[in-house]
Order: sequence, then C-alpha cells, then structure tokens
Amino acid sequence: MQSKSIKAVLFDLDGTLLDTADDLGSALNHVLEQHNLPTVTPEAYRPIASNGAKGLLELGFAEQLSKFNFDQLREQFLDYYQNNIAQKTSLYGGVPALLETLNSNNIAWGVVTNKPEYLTTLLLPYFDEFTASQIMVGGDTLTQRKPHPAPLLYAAQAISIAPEQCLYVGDALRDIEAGNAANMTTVIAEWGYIKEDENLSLWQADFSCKKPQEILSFI
Ligand SMILES: O=C(O)COP(=O)(O)O
Repeated sequence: MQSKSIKAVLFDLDGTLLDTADDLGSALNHVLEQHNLPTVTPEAYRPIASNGAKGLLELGFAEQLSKFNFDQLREQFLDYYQNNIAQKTSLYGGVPALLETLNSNNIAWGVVTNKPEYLTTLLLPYFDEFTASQIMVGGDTLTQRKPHPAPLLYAAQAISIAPEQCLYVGDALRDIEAGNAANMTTVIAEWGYIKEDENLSLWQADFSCKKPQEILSFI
C-alpha cells in the first residue's frame, strides 16, 4: 500500500458496507400487508433502501400515504425491522477483505450512518468485522445528520484524525455532499443503492469505485 496523506476511512453503512435492503424491504412489506396493500418488489425498493423508513414508506404507500398516520406506520416499520434486523443482511463482497487490509495497515476506520443509533448498535454486532471499527455515528447521535458535515467532523475528531486526512465512502448524494462539506476526500460506492439513471458525475465526488477493494488505491 502506498503511503499518501489518508489516515482514516469513514464509511456510510446501508448500501456501502452492509446490504440491508432485503431486511428493510421485508419491514416495508410487513407494514403494507398489515394494511391490505400490495407489497413492493426488490427491484422497486432496492434503489430507495438508503433513504430509511420515510423513503421506503413513501414508496410503498405512494398516494395512499395521506390516508394513514405516518408516525404510526413508521413505528410499525421500525418495530418489525428491529425484531428482524439481520435476517437477510450481509456484508458486501470484498468488504471483509478491505477492512482486514485497513486493520493490518493501521488505517483507522469507522461508520457514519443516518440509521438511528439504536438500530445501528443492534445491527453491527451480527458481524464480527465491526469489532475493529473505531467510531460509530448514527443519524440521531447529533442534532444534524448527513448531508450536514457535522457527523463526519465529529467522527474525525473522535478518532483524532484531521478531516483532510479522512476518506468518506458512501452510495448516496447526501454522503458525498457531507464529505465534501467536511473537507474529506469523497468516494462513491457504486455497488450500493444507486438508481440506474443516476448521473454520478453531478455528485462532485473525488473518486468513484465499482468494488470495495479499489478504495485501497487512494490510501
Ligand atoms: O437508514 C438510513 O436512513 C440510511 O442509512 P445510511 O446513512 O447508512 O445509508
């Protein structure tokens, strides 16, 4: 590994390190079934999976949404998800090897997600790889969440690495906006939940990768 100025890698979680879409989709379909509405296919929910409970409920309920109490739907969704959080979720191929290489080269790494902290704390222990993570910042750890840079700046400070020496890797525009605003080097995780017609060149990321291992070339 070449020695450049990058000393830490911070990652988005859903759609970047973990493929959580099918457990999120199951939670959505459970709520839809409870209300006798048609369920949603993986092809439809996967590109939305990074948008959390709100984005998925908006997709599934569409124009029916206004007929329901949104907070109640969200609670049903989160209850089901919490109780079934790691049924189908897995690390993306190449992620374990990437994290292993970071560990063996003493590159600090951690997670900055918009997923609520209680769910993230519940999910990460299902995967031994996260024991080496040095920081976890959830969507409600601070009052601001991505695309605001505050969670990223907080993570960098917690691991005592200057933001300019951090990479931030994510699969959503809000990840790249947050990373750029935090003065980090930003990388698009193209293997994540990105719509087919998305024009990634408009995101203004520093780099874009098709596979997790490619991230090592920036370090
Ligand atoms: O659950 C969410 O809201 C999205 O989570 P992410 O930031 O890890 O993509």
